Amino acid sequence: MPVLKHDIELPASVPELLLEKHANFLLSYGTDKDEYMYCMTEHMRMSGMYWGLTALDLMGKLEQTNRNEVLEFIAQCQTESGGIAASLQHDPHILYTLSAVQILCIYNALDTIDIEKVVKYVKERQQPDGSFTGDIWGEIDMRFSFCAVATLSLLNRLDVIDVEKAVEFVMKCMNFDGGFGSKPGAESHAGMIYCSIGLLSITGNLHLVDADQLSWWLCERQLPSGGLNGRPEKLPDVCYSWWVLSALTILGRLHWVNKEQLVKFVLACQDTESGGFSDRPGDIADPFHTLFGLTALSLLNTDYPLKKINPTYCMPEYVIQRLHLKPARLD
Ligand SMILES: CN(C(=O)[C@H](Cc1cnc[nH]1)NC(=O)OCc1ccccc1)[C@@H](Cc1ccccc1)C(=O)N[C@@H](Cc1c[nH]c2ccccc12)C(=O)NO
Ligand SMILES: [Zn+2]
Repeated sequence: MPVLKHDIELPASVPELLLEKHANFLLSYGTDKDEYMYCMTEHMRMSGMYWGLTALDLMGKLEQTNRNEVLEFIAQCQTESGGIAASLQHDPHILYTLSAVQILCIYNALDTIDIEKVVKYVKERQQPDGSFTGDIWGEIDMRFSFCAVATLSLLNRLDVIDVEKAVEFVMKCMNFDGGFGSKPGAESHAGMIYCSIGLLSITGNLHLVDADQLSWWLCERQLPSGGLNGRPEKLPDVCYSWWVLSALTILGRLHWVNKEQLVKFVLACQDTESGGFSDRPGDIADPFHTLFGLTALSLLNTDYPLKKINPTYCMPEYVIQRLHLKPARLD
């Protein structure tokens, strides 16, 4: 693929959505325990399972998964502290605690773990300035604020943290371009904008952002190839379709992107051999990019047979409704 300055050329024709191939790609991923990728991704196994299961549910294939095996694994990953680890014998972290709670909500099986101890673990992560650490080692990142608020709201326990201070910290991460970084002063990044807008959506504080300025910055991510990047001067990548489109949907300005061109880019990222989506046409497919390729098509209201995705939680809409959650969005 000829790489133009910061963009790529799309092939003349792109395949339709190869739904069955993507389902088989995900269902067989990680079945071969010795397989290289299975071993190399052990440190984020819980997130990998969340990506695969959410994608399979969007395609209506959740009943083909091994529910009991997954629930047993999650129960074994909860540690003494209440926090949940990415895999057996690993340390707990707020990233994987969120992924585990997301999976349990999809399977409607929250009683698999000790909820009170999860709530205690998340509460302990909050700092006096409102920010959150990812685990006991103390790294602060606004991603962890989103994970904490998303986890507690899924458990209907937002009452245990200082939400006002949490929002205060997020707003300190807002930059002059209207975007958000991982800490005060860090440069704007589409992934961090997703986390900040998601937290403001859950806590009902969307009025604090300049929706037009921020949506303009988000639409600037679209390149001639139709694909979206995460920061200026970066190459397009299908996962940024999710970080950008989910934020634009919450801000009520999804119609500002060129939908046809973006759908073409996303479909071009399918691996017609193995199934699955890669970050760009021609690269290796993985569960992470497969989920975010499918969520983009779901948000863009294509005619493909995919369930609706909730833009705030990155979970199927029917699951958020079953939990009686109503994350805010601007109309
Ligand atoms: C650790 N990760 C990343 O850094 C990816 C790497 C990447 C993929 N394509 C381009 N780069 N980047 C990434 O997720 O950036 C988006 C982002 C960054 C910060 C906060 C939120 C989102 C990926 C895994 C990965 C690594 C390498 C290749 C493919 C996937 C990853 O785990 N991302 C996290 C992003 C994330 C962090 N906190 C979150 C809270 C809610 C939802 C997502 C996240 C995730 O999706 N968790 O469910
Ligand atoms: Zn990516």
